Amino acid sequence: MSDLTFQNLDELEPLAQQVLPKTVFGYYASGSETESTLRDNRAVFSRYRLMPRMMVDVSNVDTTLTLLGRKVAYPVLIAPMAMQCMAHPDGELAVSRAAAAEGIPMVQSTMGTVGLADVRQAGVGGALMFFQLYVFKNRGFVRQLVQHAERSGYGGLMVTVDAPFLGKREADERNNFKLPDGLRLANLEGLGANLGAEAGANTDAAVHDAGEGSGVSKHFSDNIDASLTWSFVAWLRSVTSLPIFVKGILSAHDAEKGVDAGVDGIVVSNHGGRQLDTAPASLDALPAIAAAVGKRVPVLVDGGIRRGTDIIKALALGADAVLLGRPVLWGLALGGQEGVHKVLETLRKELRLSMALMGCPSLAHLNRRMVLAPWEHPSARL
Ligand SMILES: Cc1cc2nc3c(=O)[nH]c(=O)nc-3n(C[C@H](O)[C@H](O)[C@H](O)COP(=O)(O)O)c2cc1C
Ligand SMILES: CCCCC(=O)C(=O)O
Repeated sequence: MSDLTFQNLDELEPLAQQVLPKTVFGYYASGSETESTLRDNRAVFSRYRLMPRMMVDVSNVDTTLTLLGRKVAYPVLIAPMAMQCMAHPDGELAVSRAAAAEGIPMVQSTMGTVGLADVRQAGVGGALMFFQLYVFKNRGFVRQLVQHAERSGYGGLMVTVDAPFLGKREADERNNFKLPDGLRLANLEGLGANLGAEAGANTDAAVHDAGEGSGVSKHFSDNIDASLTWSFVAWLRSVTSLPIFVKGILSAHDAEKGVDAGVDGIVVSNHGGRQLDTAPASLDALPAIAAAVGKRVPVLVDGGIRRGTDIIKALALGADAVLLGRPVLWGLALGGQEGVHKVLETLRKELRLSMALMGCPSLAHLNRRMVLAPWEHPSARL
């Protein structure tokens, strides 16, 4: 690990590719179908430009924010990502510890390879943590899972709404991707038991034994409830007192529906380009959603965040914070907890420096006039 040297997050993917098995790298890195959305998530950031302000006292830069009443060190959360023990034996525990050390929230996936209570325990003393919820057909199991997360000390739920089925990930189909032997989806162990003899409900068989094609895709379609609608939010409220965010919103229409349904936060996301291919880049979808939400609830965004300036653009366009995905897995693969820490530290330092160069001593100084959309010319009076 001590020899892990990199200057920026874009350098990490090829380094991680050298140390990860081909099937695992393929699952982590890939998007769906033509990967057009995956590429656009990244490309969009160079289409927007930043307009700095001069002669502002930036001798002290404050990157902190308050989310759900809790202090967060800088406006980054770790995105929920499944099966982190494939990257490193410490998996989710290492990520939780690194996030806690940095004072930022981790969002733990339902599909973790370490139990949610242990991941929470590893993050005690750090920022609030979220539990990402995939909604299973078996509602009794969902209730148990949510209540287990609440009892374990998670401070919020993030319900993923863009995945009634998994997107068509051709790398996983080609590689016959499955969960490697010796690893388990630790939060789902009660699921098989709960489902008893129901047809097609044997979770472990599907996820470990791909047969033809992708094992995770089959596991998903066997178990996930594709009939979900907005009335689910009221049901979830009836079984938990945790704040409820929805993750995977791309239209102002859906953001309105979510706020009307009573959600406590919106996550603008296309799932890292892994679900509907050719869906818009998250950053392009953000401004209309932020306008529709109008500060009624926090708006987060993810997809392609790799630089401090990316965070600034997202916040200037109306986000309260961003989620960071794949670079965390690359740091984990290359150096465990220390590797993840180095990824976060690199991003934090870039953010602080770019805020100073923008003339923004705090996040509250960022506003829409500090970013130029592709159709806006720098000579426009801003
Ligand atoms: C390997 C991998 C696994 C993921 N697993 C989940 C998951 O379990 N639940 C979820 O809501 N999103 C999941 N996502 C989507 C991320 O939370 C996030 O939306 C996306 O990765 C952000 O884009 P970025 O990787 O470009 O930063 C996953 C993404 C990746 C790359
Ligand atoms: C069966 C795990 C699915 C996790 C996920 O959301 C993703 O791979 O994008």
